[in-house]
Amino acid sequence: MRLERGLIVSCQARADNPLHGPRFMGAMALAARDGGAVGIRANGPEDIAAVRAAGLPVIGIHKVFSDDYPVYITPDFAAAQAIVAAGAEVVALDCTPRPRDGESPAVLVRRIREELGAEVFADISTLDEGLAAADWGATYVATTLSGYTEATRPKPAGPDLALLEGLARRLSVPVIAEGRFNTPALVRRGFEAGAHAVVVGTMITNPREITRMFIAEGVPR
Ligand SMILES: CC(=O)N[C@H](C=O)[C@@H](O)[C@H](O)[C@H](O)COP(=O)(O)O
Repeated sequence: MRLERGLIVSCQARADNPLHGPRFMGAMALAARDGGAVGIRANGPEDIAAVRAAGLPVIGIHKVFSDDYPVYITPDFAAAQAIVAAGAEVVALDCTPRPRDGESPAVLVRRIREELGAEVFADISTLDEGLAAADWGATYVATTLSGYTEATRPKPAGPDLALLEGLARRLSVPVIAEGRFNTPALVRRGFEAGAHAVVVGTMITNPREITRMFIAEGVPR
């Protein structure tokens, strides 16, 4: 198991974000490391190669968007292969049963472990999806997609602590808390609910979104 108990920082910025690109995401990863993170989550081969400079385990994802199906987090084997080649030791992928254009997540989990020799981080949205992913051989199961699937909408304001607790009670693989852990107190509650590690993205690495949150609270502008 590559991921230690602790805080994992997600360093991601989409193409429309002024901080998009490996230079900025690499710097974010160094800052997160210096602040005490035990791992980095990053998107796409370029950013993954850049965040490796922090010397922490990298959970790689490869977001590939399609008009034809809803799955976008590492939707197929080629996407996984590209991020492992860029240096991800752990591959995160959508393990929901939603339609996709290719192999099932069960097959992908096996192939990523056997053919790429990488650990698998299962992004799921419900207890049943988490139990299934662990059965397929996922190394970690994470609450990442809670609030983002038909089964779990509308998205609540806070993290899905009930799902986290349920997974931690039922699974022997490490359970990771991810999604809307926006304060240190919530992160602590994640560990109390049984998380092995907690992933924080937006509130650490997305200054545009953080600024919007301040403005939304009625700040004059
Ligand atoms: C649903 C989805 O696509 N989640 C993505 C997964 O990589 C990221 O956009 C999130 O920022 C990440 O999960 C961390 O969550 P938060 O930013 O809430 O701390």
